[in-house]
Amino acid sequence: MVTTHNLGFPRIGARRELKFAQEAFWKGQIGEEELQITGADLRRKHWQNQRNLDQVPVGDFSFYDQVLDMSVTLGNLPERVNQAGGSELERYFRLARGRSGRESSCCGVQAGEMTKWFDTNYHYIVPEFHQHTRFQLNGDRLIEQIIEARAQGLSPKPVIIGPVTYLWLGKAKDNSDRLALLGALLPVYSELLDLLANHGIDWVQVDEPALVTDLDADWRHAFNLAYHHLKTSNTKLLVTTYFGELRENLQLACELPVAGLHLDAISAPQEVARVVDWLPAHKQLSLGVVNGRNIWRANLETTLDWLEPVHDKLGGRLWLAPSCSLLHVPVELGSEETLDPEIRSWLAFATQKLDELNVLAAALNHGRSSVRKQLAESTAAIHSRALSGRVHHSSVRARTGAITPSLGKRQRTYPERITAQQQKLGLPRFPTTTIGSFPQTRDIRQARLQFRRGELTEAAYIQRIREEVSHCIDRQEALGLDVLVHGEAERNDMVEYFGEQLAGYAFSQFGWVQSYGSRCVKPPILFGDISRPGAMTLDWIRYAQSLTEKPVKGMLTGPVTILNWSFVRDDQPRRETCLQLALAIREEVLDLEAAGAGIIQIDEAALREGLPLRKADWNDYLDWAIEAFRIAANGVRDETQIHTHMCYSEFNDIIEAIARMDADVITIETSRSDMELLDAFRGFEYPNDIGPGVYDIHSPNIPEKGQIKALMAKAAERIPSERLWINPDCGLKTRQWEEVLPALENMVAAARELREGIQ
Ligand SMILES: CN1c2c(nc(N)[nH]c2=O)NC[C@@H]1CNc1ccc(C(=O)N[C@@H](CCC(=O)N[C@@H](CCC(=O)N[C@@H](CCC(=O)O)C(=O)O)C(=O)O)C(=O)O)cc1
Ligand SMILES: N[C@@H](CCS)C(=O)O
Ligand SMILES: [Zn+2]
Repeated sequence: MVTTHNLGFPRIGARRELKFAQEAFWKGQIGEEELQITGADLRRKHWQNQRNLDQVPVGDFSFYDQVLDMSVTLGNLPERVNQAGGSELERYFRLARGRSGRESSCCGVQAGEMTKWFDTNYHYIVPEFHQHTRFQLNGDRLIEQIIEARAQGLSPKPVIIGPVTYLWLGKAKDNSDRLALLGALLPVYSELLDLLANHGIDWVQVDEPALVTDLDADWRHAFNLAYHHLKTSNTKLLVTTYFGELRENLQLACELPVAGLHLDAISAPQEVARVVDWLPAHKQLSLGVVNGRNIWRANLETTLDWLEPVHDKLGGRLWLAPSCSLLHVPVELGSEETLDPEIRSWLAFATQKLDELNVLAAALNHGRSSVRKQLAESTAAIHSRALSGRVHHSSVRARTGAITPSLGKRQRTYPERITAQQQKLGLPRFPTTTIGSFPQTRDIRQARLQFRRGELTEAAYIQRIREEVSHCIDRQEALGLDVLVHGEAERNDMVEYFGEQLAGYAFSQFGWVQSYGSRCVKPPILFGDISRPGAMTLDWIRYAQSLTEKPVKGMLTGPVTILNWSFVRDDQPRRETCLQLALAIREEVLDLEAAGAGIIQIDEAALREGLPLRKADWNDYLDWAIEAFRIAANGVRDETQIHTHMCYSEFNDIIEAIARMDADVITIETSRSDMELLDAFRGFEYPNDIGPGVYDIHSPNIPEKGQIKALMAKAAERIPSERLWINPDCGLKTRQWEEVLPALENMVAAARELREGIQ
């Protein structure tokens, strides 16, 4: 009999119950006890969704982030947080979110750095290390949840992040070698495994996704050291890898002295046969056979075609699971009421993916005939999608087929263009601007909700948003910013908004996915060929520009970011889909230009995120991603200034590729890393204008004028000052007006003093 299990379930809740409880707790509206009750309630519901599996994950639930939870389990919280006092939960949130000096009688606490979880749109809190970091076990959370799961009649399989990946994910703040901490870390992992064994745990899932990345000899050796150390434990270890191929780490992974290995058979189908051959006969092989990263129904018959021979070979050694944790997909398709029924029939969210897993297991255990109806439904859905007239449009194909290199080229080079742009725009040195969004207040969201529910007419909604745009322009004029934005009040999200207006997209009502902490996104579903039925942003930008003499930036999301933050069709190469998006955005760019926009910003916040995990695959991706951006952006006249923006990632290693985008100005996140990005400019001169972020918008702390000037002085060491812009790291939608106004006031004052040469 094959064993079924799951690597992790989405924790935010089908109706974002966790988000609302977290935010209520942070506002002091509920206490710790109530938050804990919501947590337990969600765990219970989610385990019930998984009750047909042989083993359910425990420890995948988190009040903020699973990596931060592991830091707590290992007693690795930075000193600044330990000293801050408060309950364990308060300290936990303090590291996750920071605390401004204003909130407390004492000094602020700097939040932990947040970064991308591999190539996903989930963000984790980076573990902090230094040379003398010591670890201490705190296993309470896991033990309590094991007891909870057992009380519900389930067989718990604790999930932890493995020791090597834990170190790999972190950062040594003193630049010491974090791998040198392995010796100090392993005894605590042993202690944890012993504790779990004492609580009767049979299997532990040990996540080691670092195995799908490029590892040097030291990191590879660390895997051997670690698992030889841990092999004496009385629990069986299932080492899980996901998000990619093992490649040169395949033999290493197969030979680790553990009881089982999980391979992501969706992203590494060609490695299944090799792993089946390599894996020693006493080990279990878990195969991730249902895609945990997208929302398409699996083709169960074709999956069985390759899985049955594997099952014939492995018999009871075969386990089945989704490819990775289901954290990256929404909870439940059943509550969707407005999706077109045909499109809905093509989809599977987390709960449906587990159903698919159970069908596959039943087919292996009892033959396909035992699940004939379910297999037929799956096949019918696959055929319906493949043949649907909604998916394929020859006119769109003809347009991408006609793309020539000239489409992505500006007429003249940047030095020539910038002169024309400066003449037209007449901006001062160190021009100040923001990234696009201003606070998305509860009031704005409520208005949108009322509009969606039909409680507010379209005209009243537009009027309400216009008032917000007008308020935003007034505030920016009063602050003295040089290049204004309309504030993006009309957008639910920078990707979903565009998806809603492009043909080829569908939307869910409740398809929320956690992005970080309590923040969620609802990725639109890109199911078919993409075209733009009409202008998407024009009226808002026109209106904003009508209110001011200062330039207002046209504000768009770029094709690569739209692609990376959507659930994307899997029936054609991503490049093809991205080019379709690029042509649609290009039309909008040209409409904005024709309407008089002198500056157009095209955000590519997710360009870095889409980068393959293996360096060998980078060039291929970067070639088509940059081609798509250039097609979207570069149809404009020389005097029209193109901006782009990037955030949430480290860009040093792709800065030359970014330069190839040939945007006139790039605004880029740098303040949280103290301008580390600028190290990239040591051997490489970024050729165009650049606005390195000087205001960390993720923190409630308000940057001081002096801090901003110091960051700009650092930037000026690497970039000629005539090419520098002054701006925050990212959009301001998550902040409050009370925070934004003084911060921008300081930013504008810093710019003035820099212009006047005041040190
Ligand atoms: C820049 N970032 C983005 C990423 N991915 C995206 N797709 N979009 C991004 O902007 N990835 C990297 C980063 C991640 N950062 C963030 C930052 C902020 C959020 C965020 O604020 N998310 C919101 C949801 C946004 C949204 O879709 N809003 C809708 C619905 C709002 C809503 O919840 N309405 C309530 C009623 C209103 C109320 O009472 O407040 C309801 O429907 O019940 C809208 O504005 O209409 C969040 O709330 O988490 C995400 C990623
Ligand atoms: N224009 C967007 C970019 C976020 S990455 C914003 O300002 O929110
Ligand atoms: Zn950003």
